[in-house]
Amino acid sequence: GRSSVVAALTDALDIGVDAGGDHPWANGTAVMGILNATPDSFHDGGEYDTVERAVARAETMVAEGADIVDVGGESTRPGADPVPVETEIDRVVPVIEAVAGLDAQVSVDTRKPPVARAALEAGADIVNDVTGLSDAAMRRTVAEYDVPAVCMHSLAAPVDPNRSYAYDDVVDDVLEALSERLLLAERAGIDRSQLVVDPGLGFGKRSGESFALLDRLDEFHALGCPVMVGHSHKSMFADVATDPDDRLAATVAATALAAERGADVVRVHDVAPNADAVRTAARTIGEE
Ligand SMILES: Nc1nc2ncc(COP(=O)(O)OP(=O)(O)O)nc2c(=O)[nH]1
Repeated sequence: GRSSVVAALTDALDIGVDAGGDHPWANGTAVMGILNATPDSFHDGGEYDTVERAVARAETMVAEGADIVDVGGESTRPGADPVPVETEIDRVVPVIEAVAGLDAQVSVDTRKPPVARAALEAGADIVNDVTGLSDAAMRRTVAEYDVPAVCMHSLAAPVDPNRSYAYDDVVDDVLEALSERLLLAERAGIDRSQLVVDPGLGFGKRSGESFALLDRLDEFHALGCPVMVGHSHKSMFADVATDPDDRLAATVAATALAAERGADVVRVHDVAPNADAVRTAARTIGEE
C-alpha cells in the first residue's frame, strides 16, 4: 500500500500533477533520446564525437519518434573523468545549435550552471540536472530562463559502487529527498509546474533498489510533478539479461512497465523499440 511518506506528501501538497501545457509529456509517455557527446559514456561513449555524427544521430532518433533529444557532454558514470566547463560547453553547444531546429525539444544533461546557460542560449528547451538542482546557481539559472528542468535524485557524495547505501525504504527515502529539492527550487523562484522528478535509477542505488523504484514509480506523482525515469542499458539489468552485453530487451521491458506505471518521460538510447513499448503499454491500459 501507499507508504506513510507518500500519504503525507500527497496530503501536504494536495496538488494535481501538472503534466499539462505544451510539454512533450502532456499527452502520454514522452520518449527522450540520449545523445552523449562524450568519449566515455558507459553505453555509447565516443560514438558521436563529432558534431556531424551527433546531429545524424539526433535526426535518426527524431525520425524514430523521440520527443526530446538529451544532449550530454560529461559522463555521469562512477569514476568518470570530470570535464572542465569550457570543454563541456565546446562539446554540447555546437550539437544543440544544430539539433535545435529538429522537430523535437532539446534538453541539456549537465550539472554545471555555466554549461546550462550556454546550452539555453544555444537553443536548449530543458535542463536535465542529475544532481537535482543542488547548485544554487543552477536554480537561479532555471528560474531566470523559466524553463522546464529535470530534478533527478542522486547522492550528494560521489557514488562508490562498492559502498552499500543504507536506505530504510529506498522509495520513501528518495521521495523525501526529492521533496526537499523541490522546496529548495521553489524558494529560488522556480514553479513546481516546470519541474520533472526522476528517481535516478542506478545513482547510489543497488540493483534491487532500482527495481523497487521502478515498481513504485507512480508514487512519485505525489510530488505534484511529471515523473521521468532513466534505465536504459543500466547495470540493474546485468543479471537479468541473457547476454550481459545486450540489455536492450530488458530495457524495453522496463520501459513498458514504467509507462504502465505512469512514467511521463522515459530516457533511452534506442528510440524505436522503446517507443514501441510505450505505445504497447498505452494500448494495453487504454490510453491510446
Ligand atoms: N534525468 C536523468 N539523467 C541521466 N543522465 C545520465 C544517466 C546515465 O546514463 P548515460 O547518459 O547513458 O551514461 P553516461 O552518464 O555515462 O553518459 N542517467 C540519467 C537518468 O537516469 N536520469
